[in-house]
Formats: sequence, C-alpha cells, structure tokens
Amino acid sequence: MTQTTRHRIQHQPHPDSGRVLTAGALTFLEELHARFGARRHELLQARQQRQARLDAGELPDFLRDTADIRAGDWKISPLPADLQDRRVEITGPVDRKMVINALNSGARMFMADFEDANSPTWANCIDGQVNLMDAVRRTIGLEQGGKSYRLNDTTATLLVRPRGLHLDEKHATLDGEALSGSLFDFGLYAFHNAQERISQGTGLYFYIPKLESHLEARWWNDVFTFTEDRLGLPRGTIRATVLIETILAAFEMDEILYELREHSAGLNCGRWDYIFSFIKKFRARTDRILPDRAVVTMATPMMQNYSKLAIQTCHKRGAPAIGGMSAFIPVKGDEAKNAAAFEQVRLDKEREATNGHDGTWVAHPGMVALATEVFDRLMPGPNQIASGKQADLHVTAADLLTPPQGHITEAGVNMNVDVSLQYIAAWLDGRGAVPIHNLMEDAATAEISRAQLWQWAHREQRTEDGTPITPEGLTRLIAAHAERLVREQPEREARLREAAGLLETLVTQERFEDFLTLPGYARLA
Ligand SMILES: CC(=O)SCCNC(=O)CCNC(=O)[C@H](O)C(C)(C)COP(=O)(O)OP(=O)(O)OC[C@H]1O[C@@H](n2cnc3c(N)ncnc32)[C@H](O)[C@@H]1OP(=O)(O)O
Ligand SMILES: O=CC(=O)O
Ligand SMILES: [Mg+2]
Repeated sequence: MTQTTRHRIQHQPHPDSGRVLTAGALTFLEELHARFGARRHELLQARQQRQARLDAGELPDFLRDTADIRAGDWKISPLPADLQDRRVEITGPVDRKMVINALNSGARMFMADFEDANSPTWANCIDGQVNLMDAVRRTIGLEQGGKSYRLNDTTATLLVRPRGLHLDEKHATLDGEALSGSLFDFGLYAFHNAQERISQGTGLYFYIPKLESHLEARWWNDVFTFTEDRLGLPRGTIRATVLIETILAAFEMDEILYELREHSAGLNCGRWDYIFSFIKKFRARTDRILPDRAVVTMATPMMQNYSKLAIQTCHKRGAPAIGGMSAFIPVKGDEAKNAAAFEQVRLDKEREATNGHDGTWVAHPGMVALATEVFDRLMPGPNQIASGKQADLHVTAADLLTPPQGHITEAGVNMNVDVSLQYIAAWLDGRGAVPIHNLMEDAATAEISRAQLWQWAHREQRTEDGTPITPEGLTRLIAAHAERLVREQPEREARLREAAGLLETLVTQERFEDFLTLPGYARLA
C-alpha cells in the first residue's frame, strides 16, 4: 500500500494515481466515508435481517407505513433537457476502447458500468476513472489494432453506474477498513467531473444498482445532497436512475422515487438481477422455484407485471421508466443465427415500447439502429410519460410473486454449469462482460445460473426426466465441464480450475452466498 502523507486513506499504487487519487479527491472520499460508511454497514445488516425473515416464511408486500407516499400527489423534480429523450441507452464496461465506441454508437445515452459489466480489479477501476475524465473532457483517444479511436462530434450522454452497496474497494483503506465500492466509484467520478459537466451545461448522471429498499435510496439521496453542498453544485445537478432489479425494491418503487425526488431520473427494469434476486430471496422455499433460465423471459406474466408496474409508477411521478437488456448480441459468421438474435431483440424492444417504456438498453453497438428504429416507430414523442399507458393497471403482490411455469431440464442444468464456469473464469481474468454461446453474460446473468444450481440442488429438485439434482451430481458435472473447457483452452487451465473450485463451493455448500462477486473479489488480484 502507498501511504499518502496528508491522508488517512492508504491505497495500492497505480500509474495514474497522481491524476485520480489526488489530495482533494482523497479528502472527499474520506469525508464520504466518515459520513456514510457506518450507515452503509447498517443497511447491509438490515438486508441480512430481512433475509432471515424471508427464510422464516415472510413474503414481501407493499409497505403499510408508507401508504400515504403511494397515495400522495407528488412528482420528481423536472427532468433536465438531456434526460428527456432516452430512447436507446448502450451499456458497457469502463474499458477505454468501449467507452469511445459506446459514446460514438449513435445511442442517446451511454451507461459506463463499474458494476455488472466490470470486474473490479484495481486497474479496471482506476483506468475507468481516467477514461471517464478523458471522455468528459473530450480528450479520450486510443490507437489499437491498427485503428485510431476518437470521439465523434455528436456523442451519447454519459451516465455512470457505481458498484452496489455490498462491494468493497479493498485496494484503498481508511484506518485499515476497505472503502465502499459505491462511494469510491461515485465519489471519484463526481469529484473530478462536476465542474466540467456544469460548464458543459449538463449534470452528473448516475445509475444506482441493486437497491433493496427505499431506506437505501434515502442513503444515496443523502450522499447526493452532501456531495452537491460540498462541491458547491446547484441542487439537482446529480440525477440518478434507480435500477429496480430486486424483488424487494419492486414493492417500494414509489417510495424510492419519493426519497430521491430532487435527484431522480426515473427507474430502470434490470431484469437479470431481478430474476437473480427472486431466486436469492426465496432460496429457502420450494414454492417459488424458477424453471430453466432460458424460459424466464420478459414475456412471462411475472416479468410483465413487474415492468408494467415500473411504467405505471414512474409515469404517475413524471419520471421515465427505462427498459432492460436483451442478452442477444450479433452472431459472427452465422447469418441465420445472427438474424434470429436481431429478431429476438426487435421483439423485446417492441414489447417494451408498446407497454410504455421511455427507452431501452442495448448491449452492443450493432443493436443501436434496431432499437432506435423500434422506439422511433412506437414512441413518436421524446418519452411516453404522459401517454397514459398502464394508468389503469392493478398489480397485486401475488402478481409479482407467482413464478412462471416451466421445466428444469438436463440441458438447463448443463448450460448453467457451463456459463457459470466460463463467466467466473473471465471475471477472475478481469473481464466483467463476455460473449458466451452468443449471449452477453455479466455478473447479473451469471448469478442466475449459479443461484439456480444451488437452489435446485438444495431444494431437492429433479429434471423433467426425473433425475434428482444433488450437490454430489453437480460436483461431478462441474468437473466434467472443467475438463472439457481445459481441453478446449489448455492455456487457461489454471484459471478454469480455479473457477471450477469456486463454482463447486458456491453450489454445494449449505450456505447460499449472497453474491458470487464476494468470494470472487477475495481472489481478485
Ligand atoms: C445485466 C446488465 O447489467 S446489462 C449491462 C451490463 N452489461 C454490459 O454492459 C455488457 C455490454 N456488452 C459487452 O460488454 C460486449 O458487447 C460483449 C462482451 C457482450 C461482446 O463484446 P465483443 O465480443 O467485443 O463484441 P464484438 O467483437 O462483436 O464487438 C465489435 C466491436 O463493438 C465494440 N463493442 C461491443 N460491445 C460494446 C459495448 N457495449 N459498448 C461499446 N463498444 C462495444 C467492441 O469493442 C468492438 O469494437 P472494435 O470493432 O472497435 O474492436
Ligand atoms: O443491471 C441490469 C440487470 O438486468 O441486472
Ligand atoms: Mg444488474
């Protein structure tokens, strides 16, 4: 660790630390941690307490204590001009080339991701801050693979997603304690770019991941208010779109918007973490088991109810409801499969636009034109906030909690093992988003795969042909898949075996690990 002379924060060296971890930035991070570090730990503890109640049989419901907020007539602060029309948002890790490509992609917005799409190595996190600082100042450039990367005259509006509350930044410590990954990513981006953004006539725009309650939203709102005061920014310079991507948050959408009303930029349906959260929160139950991952689509009633409720809630509050990510990406070298992938994305975007979403996510620049065409056709105005779509919807707790029908198949079990193994190996290599079997996989999609394996094995499920799914059976299956992958990629043998070891522990141990990235992070260099 590098001991900084005037600060209590110690951090690992990095070639760009002189630019990113400046004295001013470290002082600001210290202040954020002094004010908000303890409350973050309390919120994480509250998650554990809630989980214990769910394990004991409690089911989520809309909150009694906040009924007046749901019934009240209030709206979020008016949206700034550059957040009115968000029809297509591309997402991607904070890698330098991808930041440039995403900003140039033709999408309205770009969410630069320190979270699901990022493996939080120290290098990735600090390089990511450098890339965003250069992007904001329009000085970002790159020569790579014989290509020269520069920003176009017109680029997407930048949104930044810091890490979730559960993640530490272990490479920087305060009095020996790891910093919060959320505060680290948020704080550095805000500190280094606030004045630049204001002078450009825009603001600091964020996506907030994996919230489980409106009290967590209150914490973020307090972080934003403090930051604006501390950095001398007008109130509302910071605007945040909250991902509704846990089953618990789905019951508190109004309350989350209310807590953040001065800083809100709406909600987003993070479908992949939502599915993961459903499995995780109901880990103890046998009456909410999800079938094969491939059949839990946005077309199922449970997922439709969730996304329509997000649309209804947002529009009532003058807020945009952004759709989610189809995992289909362009397929190279197979025209038929490529056409099928585009058709899947088209159907997904048409469903979202028709339901009333105000914009959507794409994973790849190749999908921007398609999503834009769909939203241009089905959403003539800048958004659908005043469209009245879903205004008469009535969603009950049961509508959100009834799992889709379907089978667990041998192919589904094998696919989960294969995807989990390949993803964990890539993540440990420092890559947080990867193509596997022509689908985008990231920390949210891979969590579904490994969580299903745990639940199926620990809740005595069988595949549709009657074969029991057991921890011992999964151990054998993981070993077989690992052997195959090692044969295919002998140069990655050590990494693949490490991933197999971690996956075996995750799916066979009695305890359900809340996030695979927690034991993963302990192994990350
Ligand atoms: C559940 C959720 O949270 S979803 C949000 C988080 N997940 C993500 O953001 C995933 C974003 N997508 C990606 O990371 C990538 O598309 C992947 C990993 C799935 C596939 O990446 P690749 O295999 O590199 O794709 P491919 O080879 O087709 O890329 C072609 C070009 O497009 C670029 N590209 C691909 N995806 C993106 C992206 N999302 N943003 C910017 N550029 C991209 C590549 O860098 C490459 O550029 P180049 O031609 O200049 O070299
Ligand atoms: O973050 C998005 C998701 O689907 O998860
Ligand atoms: Mg997510």
